Amino acid sequence: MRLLLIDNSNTRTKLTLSLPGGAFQHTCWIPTADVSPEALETTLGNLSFDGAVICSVVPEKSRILHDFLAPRVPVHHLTAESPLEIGIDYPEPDRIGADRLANAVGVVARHQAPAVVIDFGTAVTFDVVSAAPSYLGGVIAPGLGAMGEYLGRKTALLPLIDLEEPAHAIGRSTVEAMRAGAVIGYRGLVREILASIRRELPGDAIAVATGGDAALIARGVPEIQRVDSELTLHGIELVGRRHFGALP
Ligand SMILES: Nc1ncnc2c1ncn2[C@@H]1O[C@H](COP(=O)(O)OP(=O)(O)O)[C@@H](O)[C@H]1O
Ligand SMILES: CC(C)(COP(=O)(O)O)[C@@H](O)C(=O)NCCC(=O)O
Ligand SMILES: [K+]
Repeated sequence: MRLLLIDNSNTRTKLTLSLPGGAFQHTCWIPTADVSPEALETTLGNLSFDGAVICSVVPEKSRILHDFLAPRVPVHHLTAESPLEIGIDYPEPDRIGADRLANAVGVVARHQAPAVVIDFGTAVTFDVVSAAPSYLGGVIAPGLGAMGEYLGRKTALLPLIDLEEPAHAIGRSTVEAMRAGAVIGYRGLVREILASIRRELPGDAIAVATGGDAALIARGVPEIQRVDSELTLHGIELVGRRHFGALP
């Protein structure tokens, strides 16, 4: 079965075609703000697939995706009721972002439990999976993009900058000082949150990073063991294959 997998998150909507053996083909993304029937026709018009899995944290765009796909193929929406095959030890499972559930499923299958997934997207989310394995909860903080954008928007003299590795901690220009604040500061945020989670979580949790800013931040944080850029899509794939009874 050829499955279309969609990670509809707040900045970028990632799409890929999962082939019967599990390989990904035509992996691409469109800005979430641009998701429309026309954009989907352009992106998906020439692809053939037998089913689709939508993992969305943007309800308005989820409806557009559903209305485009449902007349064509069976569609599964990833929710807490999906065949996650991990427990959910959390007061209101329906409130957990679908992308966070996908990350939890992905980390158990591709890495190990207990685990902490750190997803560096629009928000940075920490998702904690116990040894059981069960989804326990986590942390939500502003993403790195917000750190960069905020000062550019709220001050008269600071520019909007591209976030890159700062050459020095002691910035010798406005841009370098802002990069040091964002990138070095962000690594500090991640370390402190991770250490606090590890103190509360029994066992030796692996930390796996994913999301748009994962590589930039994780390379300065030795407490993160792995970067797995396509972790969310792999979690979506597993849930979709179980739902459609089409495990490779
Ligand atoms: N080509 C790109 N376009 C947009 N954001 C990018 C790109 N490359 C890296 N990024 C970074 O990735 C972040 C978005 O990550 P992503 O995981 O796509 O977010 P989300 O899952 O919330 O949509 C942005 O804040 C930005 O800093
Ligand atoms: C926390 C999020 C905004 C992260 O979204 P992202 O940065 O991946 O676009 C999203 O998972 C969400 O809207 N969650 C619902 C609330 C929750 O998970 O508790
Ligand atoms: K995401």
